[in-house]
Amino acid sequence: MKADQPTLPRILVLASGSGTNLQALIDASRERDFPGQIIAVGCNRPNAFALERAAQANIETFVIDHTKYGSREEFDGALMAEIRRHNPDLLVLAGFMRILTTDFVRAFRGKMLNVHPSLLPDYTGLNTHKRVLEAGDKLHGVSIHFVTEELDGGPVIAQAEVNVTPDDTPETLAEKVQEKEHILYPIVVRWFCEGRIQLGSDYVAFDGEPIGKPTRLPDN
Ligand SMILES: Nc1nc2c(c(=O)[nH]1)N[C@@H](CN(C=O)c1ccc(C(=O)N[C@@H](CCC(=O)O)C(=O)O)cc1)CN2
Ligand SMILES: NCC(=O)N[C@@H]1O[C@H](COP(=O)([O-])[O-])[C@@H](O)[C@H]1O
Repeated sequence: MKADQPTLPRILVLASGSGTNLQALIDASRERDFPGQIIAVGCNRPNAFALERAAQANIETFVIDHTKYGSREEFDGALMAEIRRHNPDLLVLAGFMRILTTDFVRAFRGKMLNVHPSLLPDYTGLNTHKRVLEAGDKLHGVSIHFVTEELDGGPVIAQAEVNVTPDDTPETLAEKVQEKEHILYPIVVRWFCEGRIQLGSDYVAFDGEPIGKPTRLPDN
């Protein structure tokens, strides 16, 4: 890891599970020209393997266990206080499996990204791979978006397509989608750290210009 770089944008990653997207970001951040630094990783589950990945990369970790709180508001309040202690410039949700309250989202509006396993606005929520197969769709993919109060409804920055084949299962589709996630997310985080993307009232600006449609990478 680069020594603590006081001038580079400070990235805090939130995860709940395996952390393969976190790993992709850790690997990208090791590139000499990467314009950001991951300063901490937080999880809501004490057994999340993402914590092990962070520890292996000498990145500070914390756990705010959502099962220990009486309400979503109390959990979010504790999480917000811990995050603020780290003073991040960017919050990256990387498989973070908690719906965040309006107060939380407003506190970090414009500096919180999420990776969602579908071509939004289709298939918000959970179990997207299974739902895509049940619908008989031939195209699936991943979206990187700003997080807003509306679940998975924030302005989409970039997408990558995945072709669905007849022999696909939710598991094989998840693997295909995650391969694209691991490529796309570091690119978008780099754009944010370079100051190239901003959240407008209900749109994304890229290099200062509102984008009509998200950048979409085809499956090839
Ligand atoms: N206010 C917002 N919060 C979150 C957003 C968002 O856009 N706005 N994105 C999600 C990420 N996400 C899908 O990409 C997602 C995560 C979790 C859930 C969900 O239903 N969670 C349940 C618990 C599920 C579990 O523990 O396995 C819950 O919170 O009750 C839906 C979508 C992150 N938050
Ligand atoms: N709705 C949120 C959601 O389903 N997010 C998905 O969870 C996985 C986390 O994997 P990881 O922990 O290995 O990065 C990723 O595929 C991400 O798209």
